[in-house]
Amino acid sequence: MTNVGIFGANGRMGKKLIEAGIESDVVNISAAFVRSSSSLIGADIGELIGQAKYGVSLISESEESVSDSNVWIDFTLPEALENHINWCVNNKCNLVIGVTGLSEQQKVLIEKAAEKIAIVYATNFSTGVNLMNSLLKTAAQVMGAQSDIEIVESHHRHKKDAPSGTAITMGEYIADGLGVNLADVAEYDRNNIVGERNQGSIGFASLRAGDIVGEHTALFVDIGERLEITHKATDRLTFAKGAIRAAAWVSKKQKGLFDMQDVLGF
Ligand SMILES: NC(=O)C1=CN([C@@H]2O[C@H](COP(=O)(O)OP(=O)(O)OC[C@H]3O[C@@H](n4cnc5c(N)ncnc54)[C@H](OP(=O)(O)O)[C@@H]3O)[C@@H](O)[C@H]2O)C=CC1
Ligand SMILES: O=C(O)C1=N[C@H](C(=O)O)C[C@H](O)C1
Repeated sequence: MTNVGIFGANGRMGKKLIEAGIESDVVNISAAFVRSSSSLIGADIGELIGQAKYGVSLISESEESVSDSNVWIDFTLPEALENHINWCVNNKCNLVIGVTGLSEQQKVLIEKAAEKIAIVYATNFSTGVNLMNSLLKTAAQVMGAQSDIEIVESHHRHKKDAPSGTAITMGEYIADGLGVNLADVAEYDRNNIVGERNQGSIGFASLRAGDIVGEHTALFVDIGERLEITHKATDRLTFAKGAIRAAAWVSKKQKGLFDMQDVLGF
């Protein structure tokens, strides 16, 4: 069994990670951090998610001598990531990262840390999205030259970053299939653009509404036909189960940077 610690245990994903960890027969949840200002410090993690007492209490992030956890999972926010990476490097723990909306500088921090510990970083931990990414590369190779490509994503009203990390990763797979750099062809904002569509661009559109868990569609639109590839997540538990699987997988690695396709084996 892999002992796993959770950063941001009281977040939407934090609670789902606890649920998936308690259900899992390959990991134990052995520690769970909340902010040092949190009124929840000391609460049991089972009770936090409305289940029976589990025997692990929420502890403050500032606590130093906590852990028999070999792997930590971070689904917090970009501003918390650097501290969490440093904590894992200093304590020689491996790390699973699901935070999106990262800057280039924060991605470099992940790469540097992966020279010392093993990290799985993915913008989406569902099996379906990771399969879809491979299908998108093929679609781009077959239809990309003659079709207009657009990516549309929809999420809940609380989401802070746009476009979603998943949408950007989808764009990267499509750009790879086309043999171009996403940065050269992405159109994230068409406000005030007058004129016809830029040929060869990949457009992005983001919707934010209600409680949508996460929906992504890539459209390949030619004259006379249109291919749409869609993934819909209906429960955050799917991401949490993927991250728990990644935690068990990465516990056996020494160092290096991996993604969810590595974990799934394709
Ligand atoms: N890769 C994937 O498969 C998925 C990725 N995500 C990503 O995960 C992230 C979290 O999403 P979600 O759970 O909805 O967000 P929430 O806002 O519900 O949770 C964020 C958590 O981070 C904590 N946090 C925020 N800032 C800090 C800080 N400075 N220091 C310490 N802790 C902090 C919050 O603590 P507090 O409660 O005290 O505010 C909270 O527990 C997002 O980036 C999202 O895009 C989401 C789903 C799937
Ligand atoms: O914030 C979310 O909720 C989600 N974020 C991830 C992203 O930005 O792609 C993954 C998933 O779509 C849910």
